[in-house]
Amino acid sequence: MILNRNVLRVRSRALQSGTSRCTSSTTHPSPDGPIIHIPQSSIFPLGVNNKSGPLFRDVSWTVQPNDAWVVLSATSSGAKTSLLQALTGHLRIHPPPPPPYGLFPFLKNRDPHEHVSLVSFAHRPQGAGGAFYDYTARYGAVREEDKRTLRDTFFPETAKPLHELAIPDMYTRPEDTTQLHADRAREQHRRELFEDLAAKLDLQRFLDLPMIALSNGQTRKARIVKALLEQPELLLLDEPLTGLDVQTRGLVLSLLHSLHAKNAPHIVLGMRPQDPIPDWTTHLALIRRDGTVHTGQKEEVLDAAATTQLHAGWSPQAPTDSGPSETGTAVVTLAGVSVAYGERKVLKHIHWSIHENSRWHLQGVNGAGKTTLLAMVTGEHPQSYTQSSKLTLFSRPRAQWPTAHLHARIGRVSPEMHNAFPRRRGMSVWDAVGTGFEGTFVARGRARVGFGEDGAPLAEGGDAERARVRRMWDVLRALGPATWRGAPTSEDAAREAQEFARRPFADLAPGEQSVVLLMRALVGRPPLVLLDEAWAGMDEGMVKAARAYLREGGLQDGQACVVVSHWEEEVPWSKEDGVRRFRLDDGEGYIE
Ligand SMILES: Nc1ncnc2c1ncn2[C@@H]1O[C@H](COP(=O)(O)OP(=O)(O)OP(=O)(O)O)[C@@H](O)[C@H]1O
Repeated sequence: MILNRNVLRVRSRALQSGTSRCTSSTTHPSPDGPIIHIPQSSIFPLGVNNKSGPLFRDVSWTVQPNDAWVVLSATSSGAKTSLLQALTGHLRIHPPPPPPYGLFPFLKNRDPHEHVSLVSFAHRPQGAGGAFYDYTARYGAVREEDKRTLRDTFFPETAKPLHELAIPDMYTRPEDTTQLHADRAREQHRRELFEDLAAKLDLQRFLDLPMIALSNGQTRKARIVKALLEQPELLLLDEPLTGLDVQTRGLVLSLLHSLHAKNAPHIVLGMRPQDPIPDWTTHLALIRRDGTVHTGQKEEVLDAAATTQLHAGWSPQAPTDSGPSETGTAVVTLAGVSVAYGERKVLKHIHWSIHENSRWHLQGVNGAGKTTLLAMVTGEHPQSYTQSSKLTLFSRPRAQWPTAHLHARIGRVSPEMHNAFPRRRGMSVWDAVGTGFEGTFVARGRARVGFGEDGAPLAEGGDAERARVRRMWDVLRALGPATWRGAPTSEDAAREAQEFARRPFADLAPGEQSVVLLMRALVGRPPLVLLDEAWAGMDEGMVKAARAYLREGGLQDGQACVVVSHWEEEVPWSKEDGVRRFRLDDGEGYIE
């Protein structure tokens, strides 16, 4: 599931050998020697010789014990992740860091596999195998097999009462007793550390909830606690703020700052160009477009980068000349919709109308109920049936719609969808985009653009099939690879769209997959488009192309759009463009 699959670790567990190591309350002794040392080197994929081009060139990077480093990429978020992976042995550094202590001088001869961890939040884990899995399971009654709690899954040892921990008995030999006492002290320490971290990230109230019931942000916080609990000496955190609300981002950053200040552990952060760089960080490693890496004091690197387009994709946009004007009928009306799981009330009497042409930013802290609310709107939530009289979708009560017909009317992108989308061999980009006409997960029809609304195959070469094929090319050209690099010629856009359309979806980089799923959401021009964390993994060029397309013609003909994001800058429209906010707060909904 979501949990461990993208926890990239040098080693799954680095148990401490004594209580003095890496605690949240003890300052780690300042090590002698740098933490990381890469002399002027190039970095290659494993198994590739030096004649092939390196991924990174001229990397001179030395991290001293009290430095707080951020790794940023001016190109793709994948490049940043790769540079961090070079530190965990997933890439080859040439010439290699010099002996006697190599890449991590501070470890001396200790095994990096035991003391260095990389935890990546940058890319979403992918669904297992090629099949689609049912991500809507969490909206229903939790089944017996899904009842494993957050505590059971991530922190099982904290469920044991202390008296069950190693206790010397009367038959134990004295030397064993010493060992058992040490074990017990260690367990006790780990438990205290866990309590401390869980309190600081406000995680306690979720510990005994079923894992499946946790929101994205709640799960991510748990993964941060889990990573810290393993007590590595060097922790590489790739995009730890992804999917976290403003308040939680503050909690996470202040916790990381306090740990880093004590060198327990040393922390290197991978961040996106649009993330605010924390004040307490001192140094930057900036991956440039040409594959060189500029390392140095934060201000110096930022000054040098000011002339590049580091933040280009995120600069505020001028309002469009004619912002969408909210007109016509309501596409969706919620008239007092509530959702509860037993005693737990997640949505309380929500009133909200989404009209044709409207643009909304759905806001709320982690766990506020945004995903749940959208699952009611898409009809995926079982409680959407029981509340049918309060939930009008496309002018009919929800219960009058077969769910499959709703899928064709709602284009959507979400973390759940991204995780669950099938990566089966044989599904090309064309096929994946083509599933958008019906909102399914299997490409159908001769031209792989779906069946007709009546459920029958489209007539071969008929108007409907040709119109869909034309629309496919429009979207593939408008959002395809040539546009990610800036204004392309129409020949470039067409040629690259053709090559892109043939590529296997499963082989694409995560950012490219995000673009394809956005194309899929838009291709059928559905009356309602829901974009939940739509930009995840995309590099700057992709984000820029996608935002420009959404603002300039990607949506029309009365289409309504709801964007879910914890970052105001990620919404393609400004207030002047007419975007409105719907905020969830403690289960209540407010229009701002
Ligand atoms: N089956 C369930 N049983 C109990 N509680 C549940 C269940 N499903 C969801 N919840 C709770 O409902 C709340 C809302 O979850 P939801 O995923 O809608 O939040 P969200 O606003 O989308 O959060 P995030 O920004 O972190 O993605 C959470 O506190 C979650 O723990």
